Amino acid sequence: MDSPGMDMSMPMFYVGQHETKRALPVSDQLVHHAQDCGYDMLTAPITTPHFHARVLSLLSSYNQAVSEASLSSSKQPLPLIPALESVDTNLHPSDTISQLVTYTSAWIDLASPDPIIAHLSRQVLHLEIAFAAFCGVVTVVVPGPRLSASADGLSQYARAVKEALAVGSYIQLHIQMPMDGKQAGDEDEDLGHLAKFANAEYTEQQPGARLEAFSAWDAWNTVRSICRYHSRLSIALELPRRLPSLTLQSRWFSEPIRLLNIPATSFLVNAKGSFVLSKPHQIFIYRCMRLKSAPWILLTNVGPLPGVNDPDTIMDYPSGYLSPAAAADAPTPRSSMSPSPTPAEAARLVKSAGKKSSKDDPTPHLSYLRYLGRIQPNKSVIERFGGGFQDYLQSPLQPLTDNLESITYEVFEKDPIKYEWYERAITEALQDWVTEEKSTSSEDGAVVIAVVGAGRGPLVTRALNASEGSGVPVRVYAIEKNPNAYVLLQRHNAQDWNGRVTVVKTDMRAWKGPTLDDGTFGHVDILVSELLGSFADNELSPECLDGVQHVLNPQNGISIPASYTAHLTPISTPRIYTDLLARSHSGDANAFDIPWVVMLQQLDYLSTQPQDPSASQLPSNAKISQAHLEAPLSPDVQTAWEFSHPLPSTVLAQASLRRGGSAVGGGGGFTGGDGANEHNFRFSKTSFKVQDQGVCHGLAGYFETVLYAGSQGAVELSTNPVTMEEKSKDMISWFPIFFPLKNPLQVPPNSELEVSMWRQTDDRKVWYEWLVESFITVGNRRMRLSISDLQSSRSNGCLM
Ligand SMILES: C[S@@+](CC[C@H](N)C(=O)[O-])C[C@H]1O[C@@H](n2cnc3c(N)ncnc32)[C@H](O)[C@@H]1O
Repeated sequence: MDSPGMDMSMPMFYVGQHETKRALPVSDQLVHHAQDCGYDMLTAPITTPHFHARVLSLLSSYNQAVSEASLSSSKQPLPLIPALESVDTNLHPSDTISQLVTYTSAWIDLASPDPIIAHLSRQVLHLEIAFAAFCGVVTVVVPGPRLSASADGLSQYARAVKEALAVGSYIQLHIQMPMDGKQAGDEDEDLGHLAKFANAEYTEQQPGARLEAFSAWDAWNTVRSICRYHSRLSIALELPRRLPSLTLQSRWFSEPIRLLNIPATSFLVNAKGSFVLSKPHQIFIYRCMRLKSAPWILLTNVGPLPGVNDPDTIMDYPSGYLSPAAAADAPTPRSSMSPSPTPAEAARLVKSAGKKSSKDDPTPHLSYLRYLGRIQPNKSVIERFGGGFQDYLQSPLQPLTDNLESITYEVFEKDPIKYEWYERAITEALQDWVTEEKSTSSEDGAVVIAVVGAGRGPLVTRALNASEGSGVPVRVYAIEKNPNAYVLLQRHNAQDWNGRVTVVKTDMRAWKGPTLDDGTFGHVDILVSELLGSFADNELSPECLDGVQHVLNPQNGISIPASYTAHLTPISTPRIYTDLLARSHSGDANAFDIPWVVMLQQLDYLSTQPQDPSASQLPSNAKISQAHLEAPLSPDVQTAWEFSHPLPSTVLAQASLRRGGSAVGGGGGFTGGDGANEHNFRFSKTSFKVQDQGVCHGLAGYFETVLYAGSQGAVELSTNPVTMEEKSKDMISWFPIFFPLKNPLQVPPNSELEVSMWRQTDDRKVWYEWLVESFITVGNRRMRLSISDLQSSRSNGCLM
C-alpha cells in the first residue's frame, strides 16, 4: 500500500488580458491599471511595428541588391539585422516585468523553405528573446509553426526554438498552438508577414500540408521531441469556439499547457446578451485548472482595457458574483458547434456593441471567468486526499525489508473504504463458516483468525467487530515483524481489545502457528492480510503468504484476500517523462528502471474503449458544479496475471524440494537461486488497439483484489479506473504504478501496442521486466514498427 493528507483548497484562476494588436505601449502604469480592472497580468509584444518595418526594408534592399547585381542569392551574404534600437522595443527592465507575458513577433516564418526568410526569422527570434531575457522577462509566447505549410520546415522551426532556449536561460517558452489545428491566418491578414516574401522558387515546390485534427498536436510533438522534452518548453493553447473531439482534448490535457488562450470569438452569447463559454469549454478549463501546474488564462481580443485614457477611473473589481441572467448558459448547444457567431448571437452582439454586453460591467469576459472560478465543481475524495501529489514520483514502499513509520500507517488508516470492506469480507466469511458448518481449528469451536502483517492493528479491530456483528466467536492473533508497531499492538491489546488478542512479533514466514496448551502448534482458519502494492504483488504478498500458509487449516482454511490481479494500459505522459529525463540527467541512472508509484493525473490513455454516445461528463440536466473532471474516455485496461491463496499443497511441496538445490528439485532457477520461488514467476503478453496517433511513455499499472467471495457475492477492492467506481469508489490507499519507457514510442493511428511483462525472481529478490512493441497492419500484412528497450527493475528489486 502506498499513498499520502487532505487538500480542501480550490484552484485559483489567474487571468490576463491579451491584445494581438495592442495600441498602447505596456508601461508600469498600464500594468497597474489592468490590475485595477481585475486582471492578474498583461501581454506585451517584445518589439514594435518600427522594428517590423526595419526588417521589411532590410529584406527589400537585399532583394533589390541581388536583382540589380543579377546575382543568385547564394552568392550574396545573407542579410544581417542590426542590433535593436530604442524605437524597436517598448520593453524595459521594471518592477512589473514579471507580470508580463511577452510575445515574440507573429510575422516571422522560422520554418520557411526560403533560406533568406528562415534566416531573417531566426535572427528576429534571437534578438527578441535575448532582449526579453536581458530585461528579466520570464514568460515568452512564441507563435507556433505555420500548419498550412508543408511539415518540412518543422525541423527548422524546432531547431530555432532549441537555440532560443539556450539564449534565454531562465525564460519559459510557450509555443502557441491551436487546439483544433485551425490557425488564425496571421499571414493572410498581415501584409508584412515574412511568409509572403518567400521566393516562389521555394514555395512552388512545396506541397501544402493536409491538415488533420491532430496536425497541431503532431507539430508540437515534433518540436518538443527535437528539443528533448526541454523543461522550459511548454504550450500556450488556443481554445477554438468549438472544441475538438474528446480524444484530442485528452491529448492536449496531457501536454504541458501553461497558458490557455481564450479568444473573444470563442465566447457564446446567452439570451440576456452576456458572454459565456460552452459546457465543454467549462469542463476542459476546470480539468486544466486541477493540474498541479495549472495554466494561466489569457482573454484574447476581448476589447481594450476599459478606462485606459482615464487612469483615475474607479473600476468595479470583478468579484465572480454575476446576475443570474449573466451567469446563465447559452441556450443551445448548437451555437457552440458553429465556428462563428450564429445570426441570433450576431444580432445581440450588434445591439450590445459599445456597452460590452452589460453596461454595468466594463470587463464582462473577465467577470465570467471569475464567476467560473467561484463555482468550480467540488473536489473528489481522491483529489482532496492526494492534493499536491499529482504526478509526483514516489519509490514503492518495501514494508517487508523496511520498517514503516507510525505516520505512514496513520496515512493508510485514513482510508474511508478499505477497512470497511475488509470488515464486510470477514463478517461474510464468518457467517458462511457457520452456515456451512465447517469445523474450526480451536477446541472450543471459535474461528481462529490471524491478521498477518497487522501494522498498528486496524484489521485486528475490524476482525473483532466482524465477530461481534456476526455473532460468531473468534480467537484472534496479530502477527507483525515491525518491532515498533509491535509495541503499539501490545498497547492496543491492553487498552482497546481487552486482552482478547494474542500479539506475536515475528516474520510471518517463521511463525509456527498458535501455541496450544500442550506446547504444540495449531492451525489458523482465516488468514487476514493486506500486503498489496500498487501492482498487486509488488510488495511481495505472494512470497509472504506462501511462507505462512503452513499454519492454515488444511481442510477449510481461507485467505482474505482470496486473490489479486495486476492490470495495465499504455499511456502518454509527457510530464512524467520530462521529470524522469531530468532525473536521469542529474545522476539517477536508474530513473527509467523503477516502477514508480504515482498519482497519475496529467495523462492520456492511448487505448480507449469505444465511446458510449450517451455517456457525458455532465448529464444535460446537471449543473456544471456536478461535472466529472476525470479522464473523459475509459481506458482499455487488461489483466497481466493473477495470484490466489491458499496455493495447492503440491505447488508448495515442489517449491520446498527445490529449496536447497537437491537433484530432485531440478536444475536451479532461470535467473539465479534454486528456483524455489519460481512458482511466483509470471509472464503476460497483452495487446492494445490504438485509435489515434500518439506517443507511448510507459505503462500505467493497477490492481484488483477479491477479498472474499462467498454466498453473498464478492467483496472486492480495485484501483483499476474502469472498475474502481463500481468496486471500491473513494478508496485512497493506493496510487497507480508507472513502468516508464526510456525511449518513447511514436505510435501511428489505427495501430497496436503489444506489452510483454515479466515478474522475475531469483529466490532472494523479485523484480519486473517490460517491453513494448508497436504494430500496424497494412492490407493483410502486420508489420512491427518499433520496439522499446527490454527494461528491468532488477537493480531496484524487492528483497524477499
Ligand atoms: C501495508 S502494511 C498493512 C498494515 C495493516 N494491516 C493495515 O492494513 O493498516 C503491511 C504490514 O505488514 C508487515 N509485514 C510485511 N511483511 C511481513 C512479514 N513477512 N511478516 C510480518 N509482517 C510483515 C509490515 O511491517 C506492515 O506492518
